[in-house]
Amino acid sequence: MFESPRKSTNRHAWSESQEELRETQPVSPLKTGSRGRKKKRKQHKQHQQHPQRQQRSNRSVSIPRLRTGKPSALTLGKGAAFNAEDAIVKGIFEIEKKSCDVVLTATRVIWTPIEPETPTGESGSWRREEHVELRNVFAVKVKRRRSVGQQWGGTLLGLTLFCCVRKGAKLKERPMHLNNLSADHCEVWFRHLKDLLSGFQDRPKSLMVFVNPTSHRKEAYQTYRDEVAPLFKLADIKADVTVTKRRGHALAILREGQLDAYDGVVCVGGDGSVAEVAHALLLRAQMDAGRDTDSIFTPVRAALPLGVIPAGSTDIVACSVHGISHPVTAAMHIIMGHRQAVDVSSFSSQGRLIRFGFSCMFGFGGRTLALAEKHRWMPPSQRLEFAVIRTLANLKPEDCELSFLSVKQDQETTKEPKGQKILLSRRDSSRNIGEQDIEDDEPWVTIQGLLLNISIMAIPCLCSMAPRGLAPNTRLDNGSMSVIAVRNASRSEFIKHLKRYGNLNNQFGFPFVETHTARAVRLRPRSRGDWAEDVSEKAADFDSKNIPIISSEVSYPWNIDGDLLEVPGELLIRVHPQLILLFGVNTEEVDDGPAKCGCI
Ligand SMILES: Nc1ncnc2c1ncn2[C@@H]1O[C@H](COP(=O)(O)OP(=O)(O)OP(=O)(O)O)[C@@H](O)[C@H]1O
Repeated sequence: MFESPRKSTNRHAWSESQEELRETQPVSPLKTGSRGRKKKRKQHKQHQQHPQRQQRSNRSVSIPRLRTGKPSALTLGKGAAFNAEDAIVKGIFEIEKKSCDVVLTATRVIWTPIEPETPTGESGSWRREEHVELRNVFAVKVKRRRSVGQQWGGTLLGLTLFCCVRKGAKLKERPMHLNNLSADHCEVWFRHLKDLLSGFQDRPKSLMVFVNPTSHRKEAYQTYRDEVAPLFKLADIKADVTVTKRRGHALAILREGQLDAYDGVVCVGGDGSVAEVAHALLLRAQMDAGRDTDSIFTPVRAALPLGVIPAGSTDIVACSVHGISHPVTAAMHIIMGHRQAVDVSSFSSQGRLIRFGFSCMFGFGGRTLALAEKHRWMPPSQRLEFAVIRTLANLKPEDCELSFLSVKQDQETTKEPKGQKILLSRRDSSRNIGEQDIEDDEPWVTIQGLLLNISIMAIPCLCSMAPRGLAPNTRLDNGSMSVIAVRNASRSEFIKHLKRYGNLNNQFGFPFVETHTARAVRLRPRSRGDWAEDVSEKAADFDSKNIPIISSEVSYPWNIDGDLLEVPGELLIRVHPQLILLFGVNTEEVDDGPAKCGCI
């Protein structure tokens, strides 16, 4: 474990941060033309010596008229009329090589370039006002010029604000320099800015970070160190980092550890790591709330929000809450404190909770993962491809019974395809589905027969292979799961269906594919469970990942959030609306059109 520097008080922050941001290239402060230089220098000096006088006189200055024009590179907003009474502090800074009148209000930094007087004496009547919203600013630092190798001191150049800007689906950090050579002036501004920024209560100050060094290309630690840690440090976020040593390491820490000191947990890795951390957070919440997980219980929400820094191969959860697999975007969502409530499923077998998660697959999806896991020695991209091809070559339907509680029963249409029985059945009271919100007399829809694949997903599951999502019919927080059942079909028809995930055609537009919206699902395999013979040349080759979670003579491979779990008999899957908060947004509400995954 290592720690980033502790968050300092504003007084300390002033002196400490002077050391943090430095510029080794000489920058000429407050450049002026030869004529106006003396006058401006005098004004500047007066301002440094009598800031109050300057403020008083500024109070009577009328708000400059707005002028439209091309915004400068730094402009995050323009035309921000403000009430002079709102000004917390006023001053002069050089911004983008122009001397500007700058005003700080409770919500904005507003600046107006100081224009030279015209021969007719009209000055500034058309000056363009620009602003940055403080809700888009995540850090303020003191800027100094230091020579190469100089560790301390240096010439004060001014302040730098770090803004979060959006470019398409990506969030990025952009610095905005406010140059002024006066230490007193900068300190006053620095303190006010710090105070205002510390008022954003949703922004985390302290995070517990788990990095899975084995994820995908084994680049998770490097991604965290190079792309994320510098941003957390800039935002004064204290990060306790654990590089996981084995599967279940994060779970053990989250189950036992002290969480009170943290504002969130961050996972750097692929979907398997995210699922482990999400499960651990939820399990911990149930333990703290005294829930009996060996029963069908109503779960409580996770105490801490979860941030996901994508470093896996598919990054379904990251893509679903950020619209893109991009570590810096993920870090910016965490820093800015964007939170999105997300539905979670619980997976129970024989009345006991196996785990919490976001999605699962049975049949083709489970068998493919089992085969891929067996060939972990292969490079990740080849491994998945190999497993898909081999499983397709050996395509087998599962004989099973799928039952679900529909969300909108009156609107649900159930087709009765050839060779399959679709029943509307009353709940069997012998089954232990005892959560309060599953009413006794609700009809479960039951599908019996041969199914090639069943996907049950609580979130849309965006990824590079399915830019619209593996389950585009569900939402992050709508309290339902998408059930996609693919009945027995020829290999070529099934391949056509799979290919459509990657293009704009409707992947569900086949007579052998049906989709439902459910809040509880039961799946009971009825075949012999001979999958292990299919995927292994030698059963002894299986690594520890394939040790059954619940030992049983006949168990079946489930792909739960990209993790292979072997489950004996029936699995009960229930959705729990908005059970966890993830750092991110509802990508459907982001106005740049449908979310796209950057890894495509
Ligand atoms: N040090 C470690 N050694 C081995 N396994 C680990 C370690 N740390 C975590 N794990 C486990 O590795 C599993 C896979 O992790 P993860 O999903 O991040 O990688 P991945 O499978 O390569 O990515 P993706 O799922 O996107 O393909 C997780 O279930 C996690 O519990």
